[in-house]
Amino acid sequence: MKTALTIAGSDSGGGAGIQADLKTFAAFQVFGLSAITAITAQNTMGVFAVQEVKPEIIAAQIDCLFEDMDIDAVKIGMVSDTEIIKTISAALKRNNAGNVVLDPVMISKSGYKLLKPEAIEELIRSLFPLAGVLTPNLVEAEEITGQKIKNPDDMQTAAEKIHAMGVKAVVIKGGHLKSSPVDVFYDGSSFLSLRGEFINSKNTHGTGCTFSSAIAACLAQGKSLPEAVTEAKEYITGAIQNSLDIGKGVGPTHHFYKFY
Ligand SMILES: Nc1ncnc2c1ncn2[C@@H]1O[C@H](COP(=O)(O)OP(=O)(O)OP(=O)(O)O)[C@@H](O)[C@H]1O
Ligand SMILES: Cc1ncc(COP(=O)(O)O)c(N)n1
Repeated sequence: MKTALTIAGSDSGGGAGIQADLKTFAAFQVFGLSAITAITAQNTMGVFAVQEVKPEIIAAQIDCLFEDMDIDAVKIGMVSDTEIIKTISAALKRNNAGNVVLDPVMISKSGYKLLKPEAIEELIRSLFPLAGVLTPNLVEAEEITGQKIKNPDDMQTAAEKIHAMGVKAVVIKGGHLKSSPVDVFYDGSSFLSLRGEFINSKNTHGTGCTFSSAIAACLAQGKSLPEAVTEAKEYITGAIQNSLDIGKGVGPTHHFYKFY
């Protein structure tokens, strides 16, 4: 069985973070591994407290997994601060990690800062060069490029800018677009538009985490990057279409809609 590692924060509410990532890996029948960067006290209404994990414990989680197993893909989510970013970068380099999907998580849907703003520069410096693909949403892509993004044309310009910053490929997610949610993929040579119908659901907690983990699962299975992003888009669309009315706020997507 293929394996995928998620390096991310824990969401006690189970809709985003490590929990969403592991459920997604399982849905793709990929064996999931985890290195927890932070523990959040979180539910469908918001994030109430965060405890970052000590950098040496994060490094120990990553190192012991690579020592023991072949890891076919890595997904990175919430990384909190500069020290944690440096730790992850060094650990991935010394373990020669491949198929790295970097989701530059900055702010939760409920508005909580999951990355310290001063850490964005370090994220670009130490993790962008390791990423096989970066998956920012519109707000994150605006933050990274310093440009406003309002439509698919702006997304293409931003994708070129981000590619020039040293990532091999990028998918800018259009879930926050006013029109239908098209995602724009660019690998330095060609663009791919991942089109989707707008699904009118309030339960979209963890859509970004789920999408990036689905890409990692597909890469672990040996699919090409264009195949992986296309399949991940189909999967997240189904997961939102079948999303779950759990909790009083923004509920989770249904990771196992193909099974039950
Ligand atoms: N209402 C929706 N209808 C259809 N597709 C959607 C909808 N919302 C998000 N998506 C899709 O879900 C994926 C994740 O995009 P989104 O822009 O929501 O990421 P995100 O903001 O990082 O998510 P989050 O931070 O909530 O985890 C993309 O493929 C996007 O097009
Ligand atoms: C641990 C963790 N990682 C990522 C997110 C982003 O997900 P969302 O934007 O849906 O709140 C989150 N809320 N918590």
